Amino acid sequence: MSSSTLPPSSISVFTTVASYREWRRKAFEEKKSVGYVATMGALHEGHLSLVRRSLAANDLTVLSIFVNPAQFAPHEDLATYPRTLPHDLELLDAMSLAVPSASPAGSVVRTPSAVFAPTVSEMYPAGISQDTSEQKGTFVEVKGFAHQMEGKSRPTFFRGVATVVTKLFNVIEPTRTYFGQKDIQQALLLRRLTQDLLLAHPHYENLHIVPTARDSETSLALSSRNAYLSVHERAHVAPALHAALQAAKQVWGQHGSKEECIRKAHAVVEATAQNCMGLPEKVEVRVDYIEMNDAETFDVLSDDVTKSVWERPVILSGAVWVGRTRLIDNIILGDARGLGVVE
Ligand SMILES: Nc1ncnc2c1ncn2[C@@H]1O[C@H](COP(=O)(O)OP(=O)(O)OP(=O)(O)O)[C@@H](O)[C@H]1O
Ligand SMILES: CC(C)(CO)[C@@H](O)C(=O)[O-]
Ligand code: BAL
Repeated sequence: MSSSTLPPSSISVFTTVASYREWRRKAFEEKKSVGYVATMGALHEGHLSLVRRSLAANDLTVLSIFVNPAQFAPHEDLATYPRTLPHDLELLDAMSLAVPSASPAGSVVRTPSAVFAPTVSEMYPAGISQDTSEQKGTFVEVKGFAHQMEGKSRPTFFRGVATVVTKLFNVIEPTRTYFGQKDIQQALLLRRLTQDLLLAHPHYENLHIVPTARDSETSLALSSRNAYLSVHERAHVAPALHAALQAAKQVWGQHGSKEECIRKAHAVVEATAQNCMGLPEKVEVRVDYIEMNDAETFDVLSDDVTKSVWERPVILSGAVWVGRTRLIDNIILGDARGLGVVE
């Protein structure tokens, strides 16, 4: 999209690496901190909660908006993924946060400063195929952390994410960065990448994980892909995933085994699926996975493990198909602060 078709905005929009770097150089010279939120656009309140965290802690806040082909398998929804840049900029333009300061007024008002919205060829000058067997050049893998949970269902996903985020960190050079708990495996894997690659911008301790923003009535995790849901699916079917995880959490709290927790979660989704059968709008509901993994190693917990013997934080996560939409969600059991999750 050319900049002439975008709404008037006080936010600088950079589409090239070179133009962004010029802006970043000035921020370095002025010793200003830069907070960074990586997105694929179609912004919603979940993204904005990350932006607010960044505004609160940094002089300047940058978002990237880039739908990364490398993280979509050939059969996935790259072509239909919602792209709403003008609306995204309107949402960002309307944001402001008063932050306490030493100024005579006692506070300063911060707003998002810049958006980096590159083309695919800007990010992948040598081209990019979604078919990994055809790819050539440099890719980033976080070994041992990309094959469980989401990685089991989407085997090439995290390679695509790790590669593009390494490139984005290299361009944006953030002081601090913010990722959502909704994509918990992604956030923890990127924290690990940042640590393993000895990055300074950002240092891994400055990669913060922000709790999942939810629909206030149904607790459905906000997600750009919710745009694919019908009104009925959104209100009555999609919330089953969070309800299932909550039910499993309750069983865990009562010292049930992992197997019992997972069985309970499946039963909640199954009950929703049964309810849908009798309705005029037929919706197929299918569990992709519901699992419990150690939050540091991502190892799958054994079936017989209970809360009494497992003292480390656990990721209770799942993915469910609601019609043609694949939704994910998770709850962390135990203390999440050591993982970089902010309160
Ligand atoms: N409900 C949410 N609460 C907190 N963070 C979120 C939420 N939804 C997305 N994010 C975070 O926003 C960042 C950008 O995510 P992305 O642009 O893929 O949006 P998304 O809603 O997760 O989209 P998708 O539907 O493709 O999963 C990620 O760090 C993601 O975890
Ligand atoms: C981190 C990310 C922007 C990489 O493309 C994407 O996976 C997302 O939006 O969560
Ligand atoms: N929010 C993660 C991006 C993806 O599913 O492709």
